[in-house]
Amino acid sequence: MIDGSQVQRANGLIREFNAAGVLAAGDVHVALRLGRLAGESDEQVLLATALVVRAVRAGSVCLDLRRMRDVAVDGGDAEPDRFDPAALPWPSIETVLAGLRRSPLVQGAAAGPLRPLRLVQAGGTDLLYLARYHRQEQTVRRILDERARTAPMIDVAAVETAVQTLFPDPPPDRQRLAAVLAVTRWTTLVAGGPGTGKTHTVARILALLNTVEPGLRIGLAAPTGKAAVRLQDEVRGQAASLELSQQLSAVTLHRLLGWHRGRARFRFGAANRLPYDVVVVDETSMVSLTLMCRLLEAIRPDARLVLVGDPDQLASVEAGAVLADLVGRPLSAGVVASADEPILAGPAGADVSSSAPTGEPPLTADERERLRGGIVRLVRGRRFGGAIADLAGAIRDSDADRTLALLHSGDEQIEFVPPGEWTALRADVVACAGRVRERAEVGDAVAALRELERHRLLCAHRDGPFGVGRWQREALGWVAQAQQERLDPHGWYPGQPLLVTANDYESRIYNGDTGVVVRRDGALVGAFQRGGDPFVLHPSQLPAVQTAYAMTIHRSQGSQYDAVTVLLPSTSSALLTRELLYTAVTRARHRVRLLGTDEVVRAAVQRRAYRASGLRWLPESNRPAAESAGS
Ligand SMILES: Nc1ncnc2c1ncn2[C@@H]1O[C@H](COP(=O)(O)OP(=O)(O)OP(=O)(O)O)[C@@H](O)[C@H]1O
Repeated sequence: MIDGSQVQRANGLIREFNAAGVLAAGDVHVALRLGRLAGESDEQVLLATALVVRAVRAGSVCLDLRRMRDVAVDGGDAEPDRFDPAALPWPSIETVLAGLRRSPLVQGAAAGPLRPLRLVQAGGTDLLYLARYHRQEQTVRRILDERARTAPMIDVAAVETAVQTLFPDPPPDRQRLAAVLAVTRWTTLVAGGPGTGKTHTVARILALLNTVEPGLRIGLAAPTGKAAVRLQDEVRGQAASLELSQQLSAVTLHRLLGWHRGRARFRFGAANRLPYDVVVVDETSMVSLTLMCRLLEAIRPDARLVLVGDPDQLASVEAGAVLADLVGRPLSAGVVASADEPILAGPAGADVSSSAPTGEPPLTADERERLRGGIVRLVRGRRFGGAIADLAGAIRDSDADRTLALLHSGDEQIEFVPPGEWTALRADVVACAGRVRERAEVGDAVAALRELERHRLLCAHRDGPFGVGRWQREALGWVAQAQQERLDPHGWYPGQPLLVTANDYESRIYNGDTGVVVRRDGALVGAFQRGGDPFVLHPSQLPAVQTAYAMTIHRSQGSQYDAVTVLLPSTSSALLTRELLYTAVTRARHRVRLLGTDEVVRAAVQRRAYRASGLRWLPESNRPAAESAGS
């Protein structure tokens, strides 16, 4: 978010871009400081330096110089149409490139070791990196390519037998392919939308490994505490039927890597590898480049890594969309021919090129190619069918006409109403809060939590007319009026929906957890979902929490609700993208309601959350002429 403040010391272009709100004060300060240290005063180079800092802040790993003008300035919908970036005096890319190629910031300064920028050609464009992110990207690429050059030794016959037992569906069953890859490769990527059976497959992958190589040490992790709890609950839920240990636990990636408050570095890394033989990471779409780099450095080369997630969802808050990049990148030339080819093909005579009777579509040539790289995408929805899955598919395929046709189809699972039409939303919020309250009053935490999942109000922004802040107040007012009581969002009352905003490892409460206040033995307690039994805490023990009748789509990632209402922002919102709409719609199990216009939906479906990175292109070593001077 632009902080709006202006830097007095800035001159020339950088000052103008700062005044227009494209550059935040922090972007300008970093660029000016680096320029001073390296002896660089070219205003176009300094502008590019500030823009790369800005790009990282906005989630990109680098600045795509050919798209540097594609800046969106977002006032959280509060100040749409604040300014037109096209009106700024943008320098030509050729001038910027020429300046960068001779700049001490890229070439290195004679005075010292400082070389904070890297300039790289990839994918037909020029990418400008802060050196740190370039290093991390190179590390991720190098380690993954090294891991793809060898494969675990396996007993093919034993794997084949175990696979048949655990995956009885006829080929082509992509869950089965995922499991075969996970056993026969050091690195496997299992992609798939919600309800395609990713977690189901993870549990079976662990069972398969347990059968063919008993005694492997398993590490389960996810980027957030909430996602880790969910992974653990779901794996444990299947443990008994799969003869897996009930003791398997999942932790956050930070915990897995040995993060400690006050310590700058993780305990585990290249010099002190993780003790696990298998590491499974769920919700990998939320993993940033920096964290992926640390994870790969910490994993032993002879340990299996299974990365699971939905590459079409919103990416991590920090820089990088690593999962989407890895799923989409061309295969490295060095991929080993693995012993899994016959098992991947299925039983002798199996036909993987036509649909299975289960409805599983045939494997495409591209999918077969990706399997060689250890990548599989689960495509068959196992949870919700029908209109919501179709809608999610249309959004994912960027098909605005089909998306709008589905929204206007009158299907009972989908409601599409104008922005100001919130009568039905109000009725849902009030009804849901009433049922939660009823259960909370009698101390039934399980039922109160279940009722809380019946409906969720989601917003793109935190602030502004379509933001969580406003709609939280609005919903609280509706509920208070319906319950004929003054509800204090800063106190405690039965039925109060809670959202945790910080991790508290001691209390086992994590950022993003949702819970509810219930009455127990005359006192009020906060209840949070943990497997079958809710986890109950006295309010005074709760870390940072908010009353949450509404939440951002970002925060809802990794959760699903029976019904979801999504308040779409205006077309001028920088957050309005295909990934945002897809993530919002796929939070719904049975019913989704969108408040917005055709124009807004069309804009969302056609706009990608662009995250510049070099990871999705061929390695630079394969493109000898590609790298520009100084990189
Ligand atoms: N092969 C299968 N046979 C029977 N049931 C399955 C199979 N695969 C998945 N399921 C069921 O489908 C539902 C969705 O599966 P699962 O939770 O594993 O999906 P997911 O991709 O992890 O979803 P999410 O992304 O929402 O976590 C679960 O109830 C699961 O038990």
